[in-house]
Amino acid sequence: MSTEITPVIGLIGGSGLYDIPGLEDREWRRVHTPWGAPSDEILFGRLGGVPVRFLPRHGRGHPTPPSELNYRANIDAMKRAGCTELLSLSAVGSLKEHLPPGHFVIVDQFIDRTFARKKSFFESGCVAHVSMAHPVCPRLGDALEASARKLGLPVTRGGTYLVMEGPQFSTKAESELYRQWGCSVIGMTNMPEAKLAREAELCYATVAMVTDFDCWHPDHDHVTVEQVVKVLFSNADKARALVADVVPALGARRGPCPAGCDRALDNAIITAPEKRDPALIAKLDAVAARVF
Ligand SMILES: CSC[C@H]1O[C@H](OP(=O)(O)O)[C@H](O)[C@@H]1O
Ligand SMILES: Nc1ncnc2[nH]cnc12
Repeated sequence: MSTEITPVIGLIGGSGLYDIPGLEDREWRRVHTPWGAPSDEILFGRLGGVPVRFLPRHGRGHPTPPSELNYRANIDAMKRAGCTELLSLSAVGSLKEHLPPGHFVIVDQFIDRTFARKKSFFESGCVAHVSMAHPVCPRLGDALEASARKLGLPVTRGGTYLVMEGPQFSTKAESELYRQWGCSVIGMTNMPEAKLAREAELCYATVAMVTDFDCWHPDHDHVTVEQVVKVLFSNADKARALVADVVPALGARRGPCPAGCDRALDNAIITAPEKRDPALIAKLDAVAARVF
């Protein structure tokens, strides 16, 4: 029996990225989940023949702030829509001088400082502990890096994305603390998204697109939405070019993920079968059907 799959590439578009105009056979479709409503309909289509699903993280027109996003519904809906991999395209502030606005960082680590979000699909009635040691799929990172370099985009491979609760930008003391921690960029959305993608056994990677220097920078003083938006739209054009190149590169039939993202739940569930809540198991039909 072949274990090969045909990849379906999920794109989660952040601030400034609310559509992918070049998609072939495009259709916005509502996807229902047991966790509530995702941020918006999902745009189904193809790029270079490869199936793509696009979700604007904050909804079209950006009505929903980071703390009120239904991250569980978003990830469940993308899995239900057939995604096998997720590329997050996110606006971030820079915490390092050599990562100026306009620069792209293919991050490989996160520090999660969020505190007001549902962070797991697994609750009372079915407890699971997945590994988050390596939250980003290196195969996706390799493909993103190769495409970015081919297109001549200013890119850095590797870096830590500090996820803050928001919606306010950070204080100067916080910004300096995160710099001392060695973080590269700061944003408000990629956690719990990356945790939930791991629980849903989806390969996940982030292109963190720098819009500003956060408030630590001597020339910057404070971040404003006006500054961010100025850079956001040119970043979004570059992100669409990156997507147009990377999706065909990721579209070939493939075997299991070498990093094991698609088997993250093997040995993660600790609740004894007789103690599992059938109602919760039913809700996990998309996310975790493989292991039940
Ligand atoms: C508009 S700046 C702040 C906003 O942008 C980032 O969102 P996303 O990751 O969806 O691009 C950041 O995390 C904040 O939510
Ligand atoms: N400086 C910043 N802090 C948090 N999120 C951001 N998104 C874009 N710039 C940001």
